[in-house]
Amino acid sequence: KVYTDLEQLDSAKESYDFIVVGGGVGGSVVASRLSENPRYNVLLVEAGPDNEGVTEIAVPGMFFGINRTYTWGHVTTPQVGLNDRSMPYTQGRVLGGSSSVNGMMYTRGSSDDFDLWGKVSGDRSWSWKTLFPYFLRNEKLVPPPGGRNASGQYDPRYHGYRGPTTVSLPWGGPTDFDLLALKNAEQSKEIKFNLEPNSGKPSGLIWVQSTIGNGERCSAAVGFLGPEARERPNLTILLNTQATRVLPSKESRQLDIRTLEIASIASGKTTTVTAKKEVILSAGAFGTPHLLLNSGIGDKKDLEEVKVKVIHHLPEVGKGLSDHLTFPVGWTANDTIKPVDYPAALEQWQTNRTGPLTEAVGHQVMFARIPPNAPLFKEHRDPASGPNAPHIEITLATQGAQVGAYVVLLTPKSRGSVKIASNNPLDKPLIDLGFLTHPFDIEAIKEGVRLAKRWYDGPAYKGYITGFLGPDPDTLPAEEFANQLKEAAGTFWHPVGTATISPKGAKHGVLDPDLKVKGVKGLRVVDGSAIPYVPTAHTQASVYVLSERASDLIKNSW
Ligand SMILES: Cc1cc2nc3c(=O)[nH]c(=O)nc-3n(C[C@H](O)[C@H](O)[C@H](O)COP(=O)(O)OP(=O)(O)OC[C@H]3O[C@@H](n4cnc5c(N)ncnc54)[C@H](O)[C@@H]3O)c2cc1C
Repeated sequence: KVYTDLEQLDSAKESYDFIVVGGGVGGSVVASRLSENPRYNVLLVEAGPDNEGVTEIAVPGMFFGINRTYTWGHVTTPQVGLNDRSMPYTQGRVLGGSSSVNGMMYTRGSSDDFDLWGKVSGDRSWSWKTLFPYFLRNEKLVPPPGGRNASGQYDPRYHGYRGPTTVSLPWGGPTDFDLLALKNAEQSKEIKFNLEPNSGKPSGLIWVQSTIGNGERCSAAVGFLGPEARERPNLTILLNTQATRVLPSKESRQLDIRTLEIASIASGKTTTVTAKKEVILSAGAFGTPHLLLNSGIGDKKDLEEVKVKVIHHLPEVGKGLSDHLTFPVGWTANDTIKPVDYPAALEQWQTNRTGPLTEAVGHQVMFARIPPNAPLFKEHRDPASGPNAPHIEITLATQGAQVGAYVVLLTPKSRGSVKIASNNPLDKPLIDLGFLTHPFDIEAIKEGVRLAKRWYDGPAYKGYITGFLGPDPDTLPAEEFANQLKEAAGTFWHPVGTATISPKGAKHGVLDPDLKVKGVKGLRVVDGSAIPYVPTAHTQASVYVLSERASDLIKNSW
């Protein structure tokens, strides 16, 4: 059942085995998987409204125009590495969380990224090999919208066909622009065509796979909290309600936390609910540390500064934020492009769920490694998780007379933080991305731009690409390039690492490898915060697979 207001929960007077905070990727998966077992009564608390019936969320091509009522309206702190610029930072505040507002690209990343989870947590049961079956359990690969034959654009052996998350290749293509890229990859020594980016070896030119089914966005809410889950008598979804704090039990000698304080967004009315078994925090990489800090779980000194009563000194809560920085570059091109006729495209989408609005991003992207002889590796240790992990992603997009690319740094060394500004849990968190605070990252972006330049210098683009618009690290003075980078850099919205796993018993980290908050009974974290290093991919697939495995860990422990 779905409650839209706290009053409905109060009158129901039910008791819950598990309370899950946040209905994004982590929370939707966990609440849905746990309530598959009729013996567990599960409550899911989400700050935002329902995703159902919202056209702009369902239509993939409306991704850039989603109404701000469905997001948190975060703005970062002034970024030291970006000439003190503050940036708006989109995060979903609606059922489905950021998967209801994201770009839908489905990329798992490198096998090395997941093996690294095992290394840093001292628990090798986190690895590509153990997680791979969960990717398959989570996914349902379907034909592109309209049924286009996509063979030769992916490898069917690496996909799942019965899971809740629908994945498909683009409706359109290959366009002339796609064909040029494929031809260039045939001739390139550096970036080859890679049939399957989700095999654990993502490098190369790839066809984009997206969490889209039948031409509609498949968010975590669509996949995991659809009509069947909503009808379960043992699952309650409470919307428009913000969790403000977790509270320790007074009776227990060991810190035992199973009570949640929640506030109605509409009325401000607050109440508490207690789980019989566990409270699971899935409020995302900003929301989860925000909630822990407001509850007095974090660095003692930081908490005392904002007059929050410390209940558990856990210094790394909110530290270690890691995200993907993006930098736009451009070329002039000998091309014209017919602009999309939006009213006609919307009518087509409404009629049969086909057409350009079934696509949110381009058809192809590239993942590449910085060459091992690049000068930056003389000064800096390579931060990649292993040989299968690319350092750079380059998007491919034609706007007719111009070709644009976002150069994305997949292996940043810079780290940021999430803090609280006051002891009012309804105040926004202080989000510091720490972008470009490590010198490696500036040099790595330069190498990324050089990779993109070498790509468009390829023989297939002769006569098509007519010039590089820059910013060019090879012609601009170093300081001027750095300045242009600082002015134009943005994010791909992949924050992780703000409550990470570490070995059991370790002094650092926030969670044990089973995702339980260190030193606390009854409290786990299941979302992007737990991931120690940002994977070399768009992050939703990693959060899906973490949450699928977490659901089994939780089920098996009760
Ligand atoms: C604009 C954008 C584009 C993106 N594009 C892509 C892409 O193309 N491909 C890809 O793989 N990934 C993409 N991502 C990233 C991907 O969506 C995230 O990695 C993923 O959603 C993270 O899952 P999560 O469970 O950690 O957090 P979220 O999905 O953000 O869920 C957190 C949920 O918790 C709720 N919440 C927070 N605080 C509270 C509270 N105190 N009380 C109650 N509820 C609370 C939020 O409202 C939200 O619903 C994008 C993200 C954004 C924002």
